[in-house]
Amino acid sequence: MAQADGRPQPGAGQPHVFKLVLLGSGSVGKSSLALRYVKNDFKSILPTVGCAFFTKVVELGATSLKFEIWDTAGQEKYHSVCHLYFRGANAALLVYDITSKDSFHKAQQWLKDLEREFLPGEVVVMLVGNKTDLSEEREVTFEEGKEFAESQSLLFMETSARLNHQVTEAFSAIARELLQRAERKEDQTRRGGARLALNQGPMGRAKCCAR
Ligand SMILES: Nc1nc2c(ncn2[C@@H]2O[C@H](COP(=O)(O)OP(=O)(O)OP(=O)(O)O)[C@@H](O)[C@H]2O)c(=O)[nH]1
Repeated sequence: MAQADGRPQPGAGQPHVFKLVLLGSGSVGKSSLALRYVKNDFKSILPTVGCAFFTKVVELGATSLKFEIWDTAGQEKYHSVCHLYFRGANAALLVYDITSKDSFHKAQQWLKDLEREFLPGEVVVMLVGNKTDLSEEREVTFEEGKEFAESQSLLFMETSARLNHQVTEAFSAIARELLQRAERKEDQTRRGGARLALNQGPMGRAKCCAR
């Protein structure tokens, strides 16, 4: 049996594997969020070139899940290659910097790029306003972020990679949503299989095998 993206279904004790891409303009804190989440660290990082890759196994109740985190470069010069990293993504973290209105508008453009690559509902998208520790320089209000997210049916959270505020919570919310969707899909597949078995029951067989 395959996962939503065509990967084999995990066996017993094996975690579900989900690909998550971090998108957003340069310097909004994508790498810092990934570093904080995966290594609980915050340090000055050079701008990403191309893409960086992290993995993290998450335990959610009785289920475990493995995130493959693709941290894309936000600088304009890499924009044209970024869509290559979208392929096979199950989730996207659309990051902007709350002290930069421009980065908020760019996040909205990234969403359009995603919509060109995926069918509606195919990926779980969370809008993230990062750098809440710089609230005195805030250019995007919490309400603006929330309203935009709601208008596009996105998850929404504000974070600070520096202060480790809401970082794990943001990734966990995505993990929960991904698992719920995977469970719904498995349930549908099981019910589809059961219907098929019913159609192939004794009556059906009698018909097909009658001479
Ligand atoms: N104050 C504050 N600074 C942050 C936060 N997150 C990241 N930064 C700083 O913002 C700058 C850019 O962070 P990065 O994580 O490299 O940003 P990026 O989005 O990965 O940048 P690119 O690799 O160019 O796409 C760095 O100086 C970080 O230290 C935060 O939550 N608060």
